[in-house]
Amino acid sequence: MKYAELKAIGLQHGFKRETLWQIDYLQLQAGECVHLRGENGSGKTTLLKVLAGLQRPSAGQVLINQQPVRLGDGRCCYLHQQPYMFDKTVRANLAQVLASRPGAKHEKCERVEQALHWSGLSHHASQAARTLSGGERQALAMARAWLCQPQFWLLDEPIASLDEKGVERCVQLVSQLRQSGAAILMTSHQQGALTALCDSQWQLHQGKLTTEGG
Ligand SMILES: Nc1ncnc2c1ncn2[C@@H]1O[C@H](COP(=O)(O)OP(=O)(O)OP(=O)(O)O)[C@@H](O)[C@H]1O
Repeated sequence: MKYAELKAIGLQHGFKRETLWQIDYLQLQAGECVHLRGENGSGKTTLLKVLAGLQRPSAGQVLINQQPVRLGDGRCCYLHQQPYMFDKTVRANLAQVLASRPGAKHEKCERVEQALHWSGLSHHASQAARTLSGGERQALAMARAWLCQPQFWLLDEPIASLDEKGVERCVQLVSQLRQSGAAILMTSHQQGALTALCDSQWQLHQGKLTTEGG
């Protein structure tokens, strides 16, 4: 993956005139894997959504490769803890991602099969997505994002409700992303195999972000 950089400058956000956090500067680069920590309500989810362009900050800006992040920005994906599934098969959930994109039908079908393989979901391809286990749903959400080839992956509590097998699957997928050179920023209240993949830690505390490692 080629060099990519996400930067936030003078970022501030809050609700009802109260400041949730104020971050003078942050930077996430291709190949980095960062664990964002902070107590409940410290503003981690809000920060990930702002970085992904899903929420506008009260002040400041987020830039990806020097260009402002936009709503629906394909360069950066935000993955929710409980991903939404379309009421279709796993394969159709993947195909939906590519439906409105340019490209020949056979190429799109091939990409979908690659995404099934990448995520380890090939043998669930014809299963209704809403019947998947929590870990399999998380894998499907990652496979859908993978089809868009984002450079930045913002994972919000990806293993919060997963059992051991689900955690293992998630660790494997995040390792694959790391190897591909993607940048990953994840929140997790659990320390373990997933957070061990991270090379630095950021902490949100009382409205300020501190960084260490890397
Ligand atoms: N749309 C909103 N309107 C008002 N307050 C909000 C809104 N979204 C979030 N908040 C508040 O902002 C604070 C930070 O929420 P956020 O979900 O970002 O925290 P978090 O660090 O991710 O928490 P957790 O670890 O519990 O998931 C919380 O007090 C929350 O109630």
